[in-house]
Amino acid sequence: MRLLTFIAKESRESYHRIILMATVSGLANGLLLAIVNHAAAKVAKGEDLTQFFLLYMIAFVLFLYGQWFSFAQAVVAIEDAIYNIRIRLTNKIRRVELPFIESIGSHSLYSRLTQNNAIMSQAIPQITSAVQVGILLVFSLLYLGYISPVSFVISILAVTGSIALFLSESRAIKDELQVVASKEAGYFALITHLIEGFKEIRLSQAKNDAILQHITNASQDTKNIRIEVGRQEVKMWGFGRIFIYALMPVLIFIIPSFHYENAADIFKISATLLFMAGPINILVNALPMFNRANIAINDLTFLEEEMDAAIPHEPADTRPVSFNFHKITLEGLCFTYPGKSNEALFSAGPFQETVHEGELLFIIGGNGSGKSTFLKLLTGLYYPTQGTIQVGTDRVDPANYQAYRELFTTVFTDFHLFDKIYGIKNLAKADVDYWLEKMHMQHKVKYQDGGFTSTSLSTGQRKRLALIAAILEEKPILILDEFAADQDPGFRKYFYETLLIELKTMGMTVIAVTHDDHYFHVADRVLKMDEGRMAAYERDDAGLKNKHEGSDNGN
Ligand SMILES: Nc1ncnc2c1ncn2[C@@H]1O[C@H](COP(=O)(O)OP(=O)(O)OP(=O)(O)O)[C@@H](O)[C@H]1O
Repeated sequence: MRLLTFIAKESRESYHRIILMATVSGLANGLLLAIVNHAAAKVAKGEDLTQFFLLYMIAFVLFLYGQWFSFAQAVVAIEDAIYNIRIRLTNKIRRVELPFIESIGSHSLYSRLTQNNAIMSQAIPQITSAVQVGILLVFSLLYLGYISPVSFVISILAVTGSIALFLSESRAIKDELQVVASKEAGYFALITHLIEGFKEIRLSQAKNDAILQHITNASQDTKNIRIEVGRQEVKMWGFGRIFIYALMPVLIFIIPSFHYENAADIFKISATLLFMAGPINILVNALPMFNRANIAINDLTFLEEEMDAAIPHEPADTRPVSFNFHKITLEGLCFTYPGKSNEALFSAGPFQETVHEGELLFIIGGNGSGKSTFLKLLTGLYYPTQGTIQVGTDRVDPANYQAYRELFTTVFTDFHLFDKIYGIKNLAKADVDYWLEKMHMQHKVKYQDGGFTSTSLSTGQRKRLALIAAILEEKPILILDEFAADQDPGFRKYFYETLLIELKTMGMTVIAVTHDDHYFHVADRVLKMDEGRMAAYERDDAGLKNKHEGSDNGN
């Protein structure tokens, strides 16, 4: 059973101890049954029952303790397993490469992680009870075998047949449950559209109605499959429940007429069968949860394999892990976005560029020309499909890519403003206050408890805070992707003519994507992207004609 293997693998709790105690409890339960049956027979003969009573009490304590221990420990084991996989996957998410996140989609990743974990948490109590009663049923069957080998054989045949039927039914259900899981992910994506596109939807009744219709259709599909799955589960459930009542007349009315059983044994057999009815109910009720939990585990396992494939396996590096940046050279650097069948969706490069320490570099170009792609390639967020990067004379390769990435701090167009300023040790409040003032944000936001007091701000203001967090990292190279696009004209002028110059004076290298041609004169160099390549750019500000050095790369 996939779920049990999963728990055994993921949890540090002693799996064997849990099984041992569940077995003790099952054994004690079988004993209770035997004691009650035998004591009942003795009562009829008027014999002394003290011994039976003491035995009953011992078996009862063992049964109770075994149940309690195995249940309590199983809960710990399963929660431990869920915790482990959650932490491990979180750890892997932060190590995968950006193209993986871009291709899988953050919504899908989020929904798979949360939904699967939720299913597994819900499944815990039912599955734990089911395993316990499963063991208990095994002992009840063994006891049945002790009373009547014929009844035992017939029961085993019936149980085997039921298991085979269950497995074949559950295979069909499993496929449908997989479809439900992917439909649920689709529903999640649509709800995300509804929430993230709320403004647009609220302003247009037609759009509002259309998206509702789309969600209704998708939900109707899911509902129909769920109903079908439910029907099949009810069938299995019904069969499981009547199984014991179907077996009883066979063992009590039919078999004795062919095979001699004495009256006392028939009484014991019927008592045992009745005793098994409750546990069978618990087991049958838990079966749908087994299927759901197994599917959740399969999906998490698959997700983990996908992540493993997206985590670079870096060879051990013997060289120093930090770069001393004075100059970065890109030699024939290329990158291609692969499509679903590995076709090239968009290719950028080859880039033949050099970035010098302390430079203020602007990158310009039309929409979709590849500016952001170039930045991701330059910062090491994408691995080049061809070409090399060198820092000074040190070549960047998979083994020291992370060290290379550490050279950069960024504010991309889709920047994220964290609730705290993470990753900076001993951050001085005075430094944060200095930059809050520089960004004209000192009256709006304070620095407190490792973060800004508010992030509920305008887009332009949030971007200023993101820039403060980036500057405070004190990395040698600052990457800005259309930073000024959301700034008012006054701050925009201040940004280009004062802030950027101050950052440059501090020794920072700044590479900024911009469309603000009014300020191109501020840059030391301007590179122009066109259809994924660096094209020649002629500066005409202040009468300066300067064909940038990237223009000799054959474009
Ligand atoms: N994750 C991706 N997968 C596939 N193609 C992509 C991906 N990201 C970008 N592209 C494609 O790469 C091309 C360049 O995109 P890029 O974002 O680099 O352009 P850009 O110059 O920054 O544009 P803009 O000025 O509009 O921000 C586009 O045609 C785009 O469709």
